Amino acid sequence: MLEVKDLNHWYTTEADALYENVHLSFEPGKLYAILGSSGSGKTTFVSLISGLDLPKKGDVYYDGTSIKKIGLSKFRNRYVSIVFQSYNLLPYMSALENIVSAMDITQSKQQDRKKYALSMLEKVGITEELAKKNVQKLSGGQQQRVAIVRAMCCDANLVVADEPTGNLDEQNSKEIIELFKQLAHEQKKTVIVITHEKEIARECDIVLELKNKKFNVIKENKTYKNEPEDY
Ligand SMILES: Nc1ncnc2c1ncn2[C@@H]1O[C@H](COP(=O)(O)OP(=O)(O)OP(=O)(O)O)[C@@H](O)[C@H]1O
Repeated sequence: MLEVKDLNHWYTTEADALYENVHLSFEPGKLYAILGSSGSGKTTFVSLISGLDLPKKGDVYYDGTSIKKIGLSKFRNRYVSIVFQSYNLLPYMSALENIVSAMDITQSKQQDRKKYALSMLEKVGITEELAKKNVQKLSGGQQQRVAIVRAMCCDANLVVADEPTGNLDEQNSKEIIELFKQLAHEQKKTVIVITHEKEIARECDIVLELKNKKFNVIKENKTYKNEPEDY
């Protein structure tokens, strides 16, 4: 479980704060979407909940312990997988090497890491032949699938994705969001997707809208309290 307590953050002056006294909790097994206008602070929120940056005030807790106490690099390596719009795969490696090296870093408990990675890639339509090619030879949709399989193969329980479908067409976006659902509902991870696409939010269990320095829950239990705005 990930919790944010009394979160306040700004870059230049406190008067320009992006959030004020935010309290939130994110549970395992659920797929969350965070919607918000450009510049509202969505990417900054990703940095704060994944231990890439520290909030000016307040704290982020993982299973009841402050991530400062866990140690930011330990928190990032062991507990978080981040999926970026730009895939963020290591360009000089194959898909398989990208996944296995991430499994090594996170000390995955899988016995045969290579075999497991290949079986997971196969499930998303990436054959062994493709998996062994340099990742830059794969299409955008394939690279994003590799980035998500990397999150699936690592034992990290928290998956944070920043505009993961931003570079993809509609069909690939649909397939990617299905993978996020599997991560949440079958692997019981806590999955948080930052998006400006209402269609993506519609597929998520809980939708938060970042507006006026607060995160408002606009969808819970499959029903919208308020329809999201267009972003
Ligand atoms: N390192 C930084 N130093 C100073 N200001 C920053 C920094 N990073 C972001 N900002 C500012 O903070 C605000 C929030 O930025 P952020 O990238 O979190 O927004 P966002 O909601 O993700 O936007 P978008 O949807 O356009 O990607 C913006 O006004 C941005 O210019």
